[in-house]
Amino acid sequence: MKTLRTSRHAAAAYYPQTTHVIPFFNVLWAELSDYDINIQYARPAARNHVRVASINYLVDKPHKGHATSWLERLLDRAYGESQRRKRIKVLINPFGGKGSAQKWFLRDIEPIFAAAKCEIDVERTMYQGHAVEIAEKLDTSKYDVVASCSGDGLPHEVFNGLGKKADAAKALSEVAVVQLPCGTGNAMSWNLFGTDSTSLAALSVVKGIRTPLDLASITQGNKRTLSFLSQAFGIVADVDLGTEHIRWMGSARFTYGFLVRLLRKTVYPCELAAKVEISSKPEIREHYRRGIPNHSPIVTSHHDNATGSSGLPSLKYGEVNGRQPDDFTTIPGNKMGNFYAGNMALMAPGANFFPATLPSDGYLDLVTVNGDIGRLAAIKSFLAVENGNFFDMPHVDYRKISGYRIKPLGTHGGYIAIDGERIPFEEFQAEVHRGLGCTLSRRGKNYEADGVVKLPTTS
Ligand SMILES: Nc1ncnc2c1ncn2[C@@H]1O[C@H](COP(=O)(O)OP(=O)(O)OP(=O)(O)O)[C@@H](O)[C@H]1O
Repeated sequence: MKTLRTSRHAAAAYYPQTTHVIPFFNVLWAELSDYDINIQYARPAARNHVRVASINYLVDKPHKGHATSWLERLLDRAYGESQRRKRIKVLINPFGGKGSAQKWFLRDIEPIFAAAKCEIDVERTMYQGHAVEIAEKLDTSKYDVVASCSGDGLPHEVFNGLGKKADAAKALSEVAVVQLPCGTGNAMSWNLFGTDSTSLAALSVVKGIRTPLDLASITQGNKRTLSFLSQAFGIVADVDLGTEHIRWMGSARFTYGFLVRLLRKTVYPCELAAKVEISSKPEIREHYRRGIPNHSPIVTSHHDNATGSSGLPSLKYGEVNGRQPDDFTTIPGNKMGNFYAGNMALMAPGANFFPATLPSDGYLDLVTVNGDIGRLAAIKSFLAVENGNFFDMPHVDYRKISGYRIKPLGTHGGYIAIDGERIPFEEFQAEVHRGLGCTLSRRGKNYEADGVVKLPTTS
């Protein structure tokens, strides 16, 4: 049963509609006072928005014992394996969402957390990189979740701040990092909660299930950072970061940027080598099938990360400055058009570049497409991202990898994006740490995106 049906006996005369259907997922809290039961829930207020509502029922004294056990059962059904009364550190980027993040927090998010009896502690980020410092100093014993009212930039900083702690691996696995979508890029919320609605994301945090998340270490020069979402070089990074001058176009700048580059057959030469774990599309499909709910899980333990001196797991493939591991195989990069490594499926709404990703299978999904393919094939591949056929396009190479090294060649001043943020246009190396991080998701196992195998329906 997915819903709660209740009747207003006493008030029936005043309410023509006497039955309320409330999905268990929307029940935020329920309690008994001296004389009544009070149920707080998230009521749909528009197609993409919920608002806190409540309903009360009088309870006669002799029935209080029954009511108490009924309420406990209701909360069991409403929360399932999700933790109740989460302790949440909320970070607000005051510039997120063109300056609306604070307003959206007060209007859409805080009332839902309050109704669900979550403990919250709110802090505004004051400058770039502030979230790294906050997360580094966070007393992780006091919080279950760090939730950023922002785009994807703040969660990236939070993972990296936790990664700077002396006990980084422990902190990263204990504190769930989530996003309350208030930025321009809200990929994290789309993947984990299936929405960019602030109120629906808040409800998903309340009901979210702890989910181990792979993180990748990126070494460049002497720096090591963590990536939770993606690494891009080639057309995607170029369009994402290199079209700022035509921001006035709104989201059309991406379509325009892609088309111009595809028609010019732009190539982004590089040297590339990777530790390829699964290289054929049928095998990737089978791997995905085994990883989705109701099938035996691929991940049994998410802690195969022996920590090094920094508190983060030691790097089994070493750093970019060291020798390239012998088991890395060369992937031709002289005609690279798109190098895109992803840890989540959707990079934007409708942009399901990585339909075979799983949160903690220990692999990055690597997409490579040559830049010199015919214009028609290139445009078909581009359109296939939105219509869900991208994975099967013949020009799209798709691999599961556990590490890689890439060296951009040619033009200085090109673009490399890690989780959407620009890094220097220099060689770097990446290595996946299986389930090093933790987040919350609606299903506890896979992303809110169409996969390469149809999912069984979940209750
Ligand atoms: N008070 C602040 N002043 C300046 N920069 C900030 C402040 N708070 C956060 N930032 C920076 O803003 C950047 C963007 O963060 P955010 O997570 O909102 O991602 P975004 O999707 O790029 O959002 P948007 O484009 O809406 O700003 C991050 O680099 C972060 O360090």
